[in-house]
Amino acid sequence: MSRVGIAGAGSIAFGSAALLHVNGHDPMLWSPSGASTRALEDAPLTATGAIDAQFAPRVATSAQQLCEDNDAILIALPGYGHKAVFDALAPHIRDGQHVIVSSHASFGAVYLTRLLDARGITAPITAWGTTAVTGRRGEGATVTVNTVRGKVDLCTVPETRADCARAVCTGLFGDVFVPRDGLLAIMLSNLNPQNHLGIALGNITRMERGETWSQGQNVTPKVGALLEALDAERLAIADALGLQTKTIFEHFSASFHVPMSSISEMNQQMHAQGNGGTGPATADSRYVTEDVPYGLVPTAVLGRLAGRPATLHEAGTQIFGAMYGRDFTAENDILNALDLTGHTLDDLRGAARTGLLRKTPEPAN
Ligand SMILES: NC(=O)C1=CN([C@@H]2O[C@H](COP(=O)(O)OP(=O)(O)OC[C@H]3O[C@@H](n4cnc5c(N)ncnc54)[C@H](OP(=O)(O)O)[C@@H]3O)[C@@H](O)[C@H]2O)C=CC1
Ligand SMILES: CC(C)(CO)C(=O)C(=O)O
Repeated sequence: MSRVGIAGAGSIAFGSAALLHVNGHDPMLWSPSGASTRALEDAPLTATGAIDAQFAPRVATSAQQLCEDNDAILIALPGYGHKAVFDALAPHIRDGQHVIVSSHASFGAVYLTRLLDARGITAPITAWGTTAVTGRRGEGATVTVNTVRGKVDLCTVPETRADCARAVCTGLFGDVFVPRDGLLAIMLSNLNPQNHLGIALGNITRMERGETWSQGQNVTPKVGALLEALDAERLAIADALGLQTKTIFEHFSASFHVPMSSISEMNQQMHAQGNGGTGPATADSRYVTEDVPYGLVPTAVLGRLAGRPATLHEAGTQIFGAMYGRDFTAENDILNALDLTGHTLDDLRGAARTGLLRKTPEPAN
């Protein structure tokens, strides 16, 4: 049995805690504000859906306790909270302690490596392209788990620790992990930003009016066609960088257990079998506030560096910027802290393997 400290106490944190529990491990949850674990004072965590479980997870009152009382740490909260949580955890992470980011956003693992390096320690940081489960927290201490994914892409920095980190992830979460070639491949294997761009754009009035709506059913043929076109941009960038990643068809098939077809048809099938999920009931949704700055913007950065500008991704960023009256290109606090100005694609390729962002020496003449 391993002790796993989970940073976050929302849908994925609760769902991941349930998966760890049924796999025989001992999760501990940490809510950065304390608000999201309050319900656990009165009731056990109850998971229903793809996982049925009721148990009382341990609860941490600080980042320090989360690191000290656990063997491994899982980061399970939206990308806009990653920097603050890395800042809080970094002083307490032990040399060699495994940190898993579910799901990895932007250049988060590079930022955390920098913090640990400044302390003179190395900890394997494993970035997942997505989450092990999907779901939604409900009333009180409940969570509905919509699916336990059949495949999750991962990589580890430094890459010398990749085999060991994959064994740790498999022991905790199951034999679902597909190793990918460094952090750039993982960034390009998170399909939420492109998918949520199409889904949110096609359903923004439903979100704004606070409606309850089926996400799968509303991936209509035209929304599905947009998702497929966005996917083609992402794959073109991966191809130009010489990286392997899954297609959107493989993603929906492995995550939601539906046969491959058009993206609209696959989503209709998910809706019919009950795991198509519900779309956001507010415009203030991470589908936009996380996925645009922490997903579309870094993909656009990679697209430009790779000579394959992601024009639909960039258009989506601008359209949402106009709708929300925000400059989403300026909101990514990880990109802002790392400051990629003056860095080359080779610098990023190096960071994608070591975690350390350094200037690549010019070749001698
Ligand atoms: N839910 C799903 O099915 C899926 C989710 N994902 C991804 O998984 C990640 C987690 O998603 P999910 O669990 O649904 O999200 P939630 O919104 O449910 O996460 C809530 C948690 O995030 C914490 N949090 C929010 N903002 C901040 C912040 N600024 N600083 C620190 N902590 C913060 C909250 O803190 P507090 O406890 O203090 O309130 C809370 O613990 C996201 O990146 C999401 O895109 C990916 C695929 C599917
Ligand atoms: C609903 C789902 C699984 C697909 O869009 C998702 O990715 C999310 O909630 O972030």
